[in-house]
Amino acid sequence: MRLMWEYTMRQKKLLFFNFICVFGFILIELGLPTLLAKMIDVGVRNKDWEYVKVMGLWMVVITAIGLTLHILLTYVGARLNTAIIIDIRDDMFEKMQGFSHQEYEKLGVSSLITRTTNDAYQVMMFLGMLLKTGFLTPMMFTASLYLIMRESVSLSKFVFMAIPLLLIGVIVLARLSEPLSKLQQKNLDKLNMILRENLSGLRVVRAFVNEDFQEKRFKKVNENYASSSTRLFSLVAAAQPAFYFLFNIIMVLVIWFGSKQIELGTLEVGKLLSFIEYVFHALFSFMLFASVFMMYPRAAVSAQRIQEVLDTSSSIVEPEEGVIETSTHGVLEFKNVTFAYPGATESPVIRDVSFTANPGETVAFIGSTGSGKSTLIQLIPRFYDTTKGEVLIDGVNVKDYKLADLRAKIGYIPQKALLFTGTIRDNLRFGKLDATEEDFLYAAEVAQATEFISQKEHGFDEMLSEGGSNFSGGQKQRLAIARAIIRRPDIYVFDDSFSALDYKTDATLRQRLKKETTDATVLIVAQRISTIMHADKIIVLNEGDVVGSGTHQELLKNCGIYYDIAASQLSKEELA
Ligand SMILES: Nc1ncnc2c1ncn2[C@@H]1O[C@H](COP(=O)(O)OP(=O)(O)OP(=O)(O)O)[C@@H](O)[C@H]1O
Repeated sequence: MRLMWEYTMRQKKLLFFNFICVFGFILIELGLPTLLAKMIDVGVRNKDWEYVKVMGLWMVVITAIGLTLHILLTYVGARLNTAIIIDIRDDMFEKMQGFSHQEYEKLGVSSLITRTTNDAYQVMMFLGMLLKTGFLTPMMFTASLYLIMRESVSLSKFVFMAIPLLLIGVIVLARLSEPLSKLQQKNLDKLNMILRENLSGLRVVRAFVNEDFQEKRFKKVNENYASSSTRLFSLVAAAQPAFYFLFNIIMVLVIWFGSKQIELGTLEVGKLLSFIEYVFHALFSFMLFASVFMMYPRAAVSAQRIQEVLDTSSSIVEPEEGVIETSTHGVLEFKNVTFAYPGATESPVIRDVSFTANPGETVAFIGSTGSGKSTLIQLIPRFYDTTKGEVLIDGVNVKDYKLADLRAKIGYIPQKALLFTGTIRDNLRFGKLDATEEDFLYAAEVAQATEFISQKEHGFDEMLSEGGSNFSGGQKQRLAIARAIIRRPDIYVFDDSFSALDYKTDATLRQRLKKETTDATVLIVAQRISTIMHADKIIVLNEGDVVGSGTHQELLKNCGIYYDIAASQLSKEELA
């Protein structure tokens, strides 16, 4: 409720207009039966046709004003709804941008998508309904009850008898629908997760002929979603006939006893007609309010899920004032660093790692898969914080920099070359927003991407489809490298970024990079010995421990694990 209140209150101006329209609409809706009663009881009864005509004209004018106000109410309501959902989604997006990997893993990417799209939509639908009818119905209900009493106290007892029954019904429905709403949103999360996995992994699904399996998986979750939705809607649907039944009983009683009173001369026909009209307004406004009330549990579940995102703080906390000036540029030091993934019960993924990398040096990391190489380098741009020990850049703990300043020092090339929908130029601009044409050409040349870019029909303006799926793995890797080069960082971090390149391109690229990075610190994670054998220092990792450190030649002599890796890739002559 806090979330809905907060976001609605941001739109005070529109709320005010909404209230004015509602108020005017009620005055008119409830004014009409009074005019009708007068028309019949004064005009028709006394055969004063001039009076009937005047009343009729007033009714037409008032109906036209009512219609205009209703249209305005719908318009203002739509403006309010859109303003609220835009604010919610913008705030969620901004919040999520600041999350560390830990929060993404905790909340789940698919769930975050559902929360931003469907949950925000549910809240919008509820607020839309509430703002349209939330003011209108209680006011209409109270005013109608007053008018009912005014017209006939004896007939009004039937309406008052029905109200407790209606109240109990609404409360029971709301109670029953809450757990079903929670279940429905959870099932939607699962549905989105499978859909997302299936679409992004379509090639794997097809290559392993797993379409049937995936279809069954999707069908099962889809059926669960359908079943929770059906139960929820059946509940709401069952309420409607029950309401109409009660409504009809009240009407029958009112007409029955009202006719008797007319016969006895204690009630006039016009008064009975306006009484019926007021009962209709009272009960329908109650019913409308009840339907908003019944939508509430579902919207509350969605609001809770949104609030959870907005209340989640990033585990990576920035200092108020970050360090800006440093005397060196690119000196990296790991001091007894130990790291365990947050929430993981297993032992640390890397243990007590210490090393230094200086500008102009290339430091490489090698080790079997899962030995902790990618984890280790992810601590440099602070994707995660160390569990123990410190990571220092230019003598300053990475925690003491503003994240933007820290990351501006680093050119990170991830294991999976992640590119975005847009042109090649747009993707390279991710590295440097104000990159010039010269920068594009230079970065492409260093990354050995000039040739394939020039072969594309539109050159740098060639469009990449989602995830860069219209480019080869090697081309994507080179664009990811160019994106880092264009930024000219102090520290380059290559996380197995040469794996999709052929040996020749790999060698040429590294040679060219060497010239480019004479003043920078270069860290390379690789599986191929040929990629790292010329590094100034090679660090060998095994199950999170550093088991060797030195040059290629030194390690061949001193480190059994390194020798085994090298022996599995190099010829006897190369090993000698
Ligand atoms: N987000 C995560 N949460 C929990 N554990 C993780 C996470 N990411 C990786 N791990 C675990 O950490 C260990 C090290 O993984 P890491 O990716 O650093 O290895 P790696 O040496 O880079 O492997 P590869 O060469 O296969 O890329 C593995 O046991 C892995 O299961």
